Amino acid sequence: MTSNAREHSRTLLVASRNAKKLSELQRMLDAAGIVGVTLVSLADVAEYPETPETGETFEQNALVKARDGVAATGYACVADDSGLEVAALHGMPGVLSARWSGTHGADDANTALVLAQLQDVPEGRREAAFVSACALVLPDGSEHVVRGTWRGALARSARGSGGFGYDPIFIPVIGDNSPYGELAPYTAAEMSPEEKDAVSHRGRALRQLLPIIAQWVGQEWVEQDN
Ligand SMILES: O=P(O)(O)OP(=O)(O)OP(=O)(O)OC[C@H]1O[C@@H](n2cnc3c(O)ncnc32)[C@H](O)[C@@H]1O
Ligand SMILES: [Mg+2]
Repeated sequence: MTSNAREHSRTLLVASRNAKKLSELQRMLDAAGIVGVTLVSLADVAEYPETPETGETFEQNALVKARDGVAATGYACVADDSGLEVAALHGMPGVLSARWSGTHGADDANTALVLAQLQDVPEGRREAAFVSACALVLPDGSEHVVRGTWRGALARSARGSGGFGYDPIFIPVIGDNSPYGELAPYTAAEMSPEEKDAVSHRGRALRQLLPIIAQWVGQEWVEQDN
């Protein structure tokens, strides 16, 4: 970055305790050639009270997290609320995904519980989708909320060590992301970060925010091909 670019760089707080989410947004900005943004995490700012994530929708939770961030720091703020919706569980764990087994962020226990709950559900009825709502709140008070969905089905056992959360049991649909699409021969945890960004729920959500972020930093936006 040139000193000129750094002078004009704007700070964007990523209001998340999940370091993987911050790296995803950084990769996305880099891939889109947006250079005028410096991402900071919750670890970089003074601690502030965070509203519990008890909303009924991903959108409500994401917006509350982003508003809290702006109110506490004065920085622009982006937040994600995401989760896994399992058809055979009537859309659960949904907004409860992070604490499905009773312990927040216990990925292995959450994954094991979903697998156990799906034990008797046959192939063909194991559809699931990852959903991400991302909220961007700018210091002028303007608010943008977007959603991305990634369809797939649940595996019978965990496979792969990449990603986080439910990735080892999520088999993505390849191709058009329709519920009837062909299933991949791999789980999300067996994809490279870049492969996952290109198709994931959060990738699809964050890409909708990129033109707004580019405009906010005064950078010309060139439509991406993906
Ligand atoms: O709230 P913050 O601090 O951002 O971090 P978090 O991990 O608690 O995130 P959420 O409240 O949005 O909960 C989302 C949960 O859904 C799951 N999840 C979300 N995105 C995922 C992904 O890309 N791959 C696998 N699991 C994911 C995972 O279990 C997360 O803990
Ligand atoms: Mg959370």
